[in-house]
Amino acid sequence: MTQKRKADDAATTTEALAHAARGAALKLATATGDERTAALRRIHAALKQNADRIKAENKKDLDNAAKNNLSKQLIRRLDLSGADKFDAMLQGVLDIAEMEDPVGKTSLATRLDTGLDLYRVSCPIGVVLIIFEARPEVVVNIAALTIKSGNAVILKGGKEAQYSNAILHQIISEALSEITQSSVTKDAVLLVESRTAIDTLLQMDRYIDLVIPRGSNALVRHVQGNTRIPVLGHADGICTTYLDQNLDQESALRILIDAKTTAPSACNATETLLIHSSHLLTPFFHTLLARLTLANISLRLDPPLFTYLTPLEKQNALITEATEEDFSTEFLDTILAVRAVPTLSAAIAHINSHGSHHTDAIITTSSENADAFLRSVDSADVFWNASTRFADGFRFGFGAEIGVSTNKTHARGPVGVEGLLIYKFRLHGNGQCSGDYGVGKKEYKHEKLEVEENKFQL
Ligand SMILES: NC(=O)C1=CN([C@@H]2O[C@H](COP(=O)(O)OP(=O)(O)OC[C@H]3O[C@@H](n4cnc5c(N)ncnc54)[C@H](OP(=O)(O)O)[C@@H]3O)[C@@H](O)[C@H]2O)C=CC1
Ligand SMILES: N[C@@H](CCC(=O)OP(=O)(O)O)C(=O)O
Repeated sequence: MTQKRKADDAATTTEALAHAARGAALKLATATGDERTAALRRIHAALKQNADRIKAENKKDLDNAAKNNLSKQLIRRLDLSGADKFDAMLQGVLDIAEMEDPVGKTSLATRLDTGLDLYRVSCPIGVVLIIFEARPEVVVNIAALTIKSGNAVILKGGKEAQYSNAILHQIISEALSEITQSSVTKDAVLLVESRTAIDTLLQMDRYIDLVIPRGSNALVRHVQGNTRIPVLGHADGICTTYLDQNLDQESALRILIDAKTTAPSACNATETLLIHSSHLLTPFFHTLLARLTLANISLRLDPPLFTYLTPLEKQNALITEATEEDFSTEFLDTILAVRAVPTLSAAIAHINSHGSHHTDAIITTSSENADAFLRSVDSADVFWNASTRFADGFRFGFGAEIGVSTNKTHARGPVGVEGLLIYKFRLHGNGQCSGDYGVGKKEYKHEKLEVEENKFQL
């Protein structure tokens, strides 16, 4: 078989898959809340029953990762063997299943005229293509969120997690196949494994309604540059924590260490530390350096800061000179770029020009400064006296997350079921025509209608 023929066949198979997802989405759009909840409970039971099968496949990925000398961060992401991670993944499915049904909610109701009522009602987006990193539990998180919100999904996870992704998907498929007489079908959750398949799918705007690339900036840009399908980018996190002039020092240190060390490679870890320059001549500056380096954090200091170091600090191997590039870098490691700024406005300007509009925090006892920061920083998540690591769907109470959107429309920050919904306008009339209204004719009433939020829920 020629290379071209093989490529054509692969594209045909991928197109068939996209077509199947479209069919599943059309059915799913008519599923009742109870049907979607039942599907999630079935998936939960199947994952629980098949824990050993899942862990055995996960081990293959872990063995390959060890053989290929992959980083410890990547191995930590891949590893599903710990009870905590596995149980949290299962619990997430149940939490999402038990959530109030988000589909069919009425958010606006207007009487245009007697017998002519307009309703704005939440509905699924349709088929969503989601590309994400080598973190297997994301297969389950996303499947749960998309089913709950009535969307069909095509998943593509990181290649390092191929065995784990495949088994998780297979168990979800088996569980969905076992449910008969339901509008939630097996094709509601589909999996592809190659970048070639992604390139084909990016051309399928007739079947796919939204692409969510969750990963590096390069991935998001690649997707944006190669498709006509709307893209909801979940890109890198160049997150900053700013230490303002007046603050609770101990709390600032705890927050910073949490933001940098609890998951250094996560997109919500702090990468840049900005400090108000008033701290440079105080003992707090030296405590800060000592506590951060004791926590094994490497500090890349802006060159002007070296003037303020003691001779001992200058000899600390964890303290080195930063380059300008470090202030626009996502280290994904226990490294912090550190810079002093003369004012709050300078901190805000730095974040808006160097950050990635993901998550940024201010540590301050001044509510005025906090308010100015929270209003002016142009990021999806803006926090006051809290760690950037809170930027997460689970911690926000969404059950799980698709990821953290760095887009400005249509969803921003941690994306749960609500970010997977759009709305439609339902107009209920009894024969009215638009030409009946206007100057010298009938007038619109435009009265606000009081209706139950769940009037259209199935
Ligand atoms: N905002 C958010 O919610 C999140 C963002 N991230 C960010 O992700 C990054 C870390 O993940 P990492 O795995 O290194 O990211 P990558 O962008 O390298 O990979 C992520 C996924 O994208 C795929 N991919 C990458 N390039 C292409 C392409 N050209 N065509 C098709 N598919 C492609 C990969 O496939 P393959 O494996 O086959 O190479 C993988 O499935 C960090 O920047 C982190 O901040 C991580 C988690 C959440
Ligand atoms: N938002 C979540 C996930 C972060 C995440 O996916 O990180 P990673 O895959 O390590 O880049 C959290 O805070 O744990």
